[in-house]
Amino acid sequence: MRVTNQAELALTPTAVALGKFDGVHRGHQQVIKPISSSTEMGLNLSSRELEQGNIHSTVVTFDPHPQEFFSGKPRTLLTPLNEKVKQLQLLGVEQLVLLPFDRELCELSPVEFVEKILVQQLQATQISVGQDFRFGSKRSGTAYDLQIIAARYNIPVTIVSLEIDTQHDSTAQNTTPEMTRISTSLIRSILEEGNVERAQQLLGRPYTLHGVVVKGQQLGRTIGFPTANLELPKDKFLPSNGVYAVRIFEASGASELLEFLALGVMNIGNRPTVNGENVTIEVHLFDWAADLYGKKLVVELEKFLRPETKFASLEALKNQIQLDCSLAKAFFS
Ligand SMILES: Cc1cc2nc3c(=O)[nH]c(=O)nc-3n(C[C@H](O)[C@H](O)[C@H](O)COP(=O)(O)O)c2cc1C
Ligand SMILES: Nc1ncnc2c1ncn2[C@@H]1O[C@H](COP(=O)(O)OP(=O)(O)O)[C@@H](O)[C@H]1O
Repeated sequence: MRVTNQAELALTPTAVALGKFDGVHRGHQQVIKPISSSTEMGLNLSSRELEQGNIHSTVVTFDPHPQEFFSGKPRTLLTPLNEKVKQLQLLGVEQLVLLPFDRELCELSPVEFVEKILVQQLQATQISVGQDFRFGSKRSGTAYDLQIIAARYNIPVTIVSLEIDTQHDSTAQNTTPEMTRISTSLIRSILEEGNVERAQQLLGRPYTLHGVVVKGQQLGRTIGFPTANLELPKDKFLPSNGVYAVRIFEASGASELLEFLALGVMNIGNRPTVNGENVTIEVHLFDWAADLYGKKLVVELEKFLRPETKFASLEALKNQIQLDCSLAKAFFS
């Protein structure tokens, strides 16, 4: 997939899905469908041209995340750039345009944004946004404003209604639309509780960690549980500390095709038992003995097993890890 942070260098004309799309969750997927060349729902007005490759299906997003720009503080993401690119590719998106979110961009009025970015630079022929999309200075433009402004250029705008979390008990007390609407912040708060199963329902796929195996303290092997220590992108959002049942894949070759390696268990945390000082992410693979250093692994989080604990001895930790492995195996079977 083509990725550029210069809208003027994008392949044109384009069919555009606009938004932040952190997580590429089920709601985002609905917004992307109308402009995608590879989905049933993409077969709309411009389907023939999309299929012939005349119009380039393009996701347009902002970098850095607008919240990071305004707060001045680094923000973690459900899908850092490498993961976002992979997910968009799977949805049949041809190019990703990262609009540098700076003073100049955030001061454009809604009309200027449409004229400069969407019409002049991207030559949009079709646009798709979620119902709650806001744009232009001070977020003053709504999805409906976009529809009206774009109509002056004969560009149709699809406004996709918000995807609801049907698993959520909407009859429960204190339920607000914010709690039932699938959103990045809802998924973040669910992952903070370790509820990876519910996060999976909202994402439409398991929550994953993509990292490279680096050296640890080489203690794992001495207790019979070698663990591959993962180095993740600095801006990756981590779920609750604790132990998870996981599926491990290797991303290999230039195309980073995923090859299943093993089931296993993962710990995220400070390792209080060995007085660890920083958070590490460690995976123990079942029925695996080969070296993994330097490999790119993709870990799918399937079930939260327990919080991380400080044990009185390495022996006690070892017994608990044995139990974790049995629980994970029972879960997978
Ligand atoms: C399934 C699993 C569960 C773990 N649970 C804990 C825990 O509850 N408390 C803790 O201090 N460390 C826990 N650890 C981390 C171990 O302390 C760590 O794997 C060990 O110190 C080896 O580290 P090394 O790979 O850097 O050599 C766990 C590791 C695994 C694989
Ligand atoms: N079943 C396994 N699960 C995880 N890593 C394994 C396994 N078998 C062998 N290894 C290798 O052993 C290394 C982990 O051993 P460990 O003693 O925990 O060292 P480190 O502290 O460097 O992670 C992994 O990075 C990997 O190369």
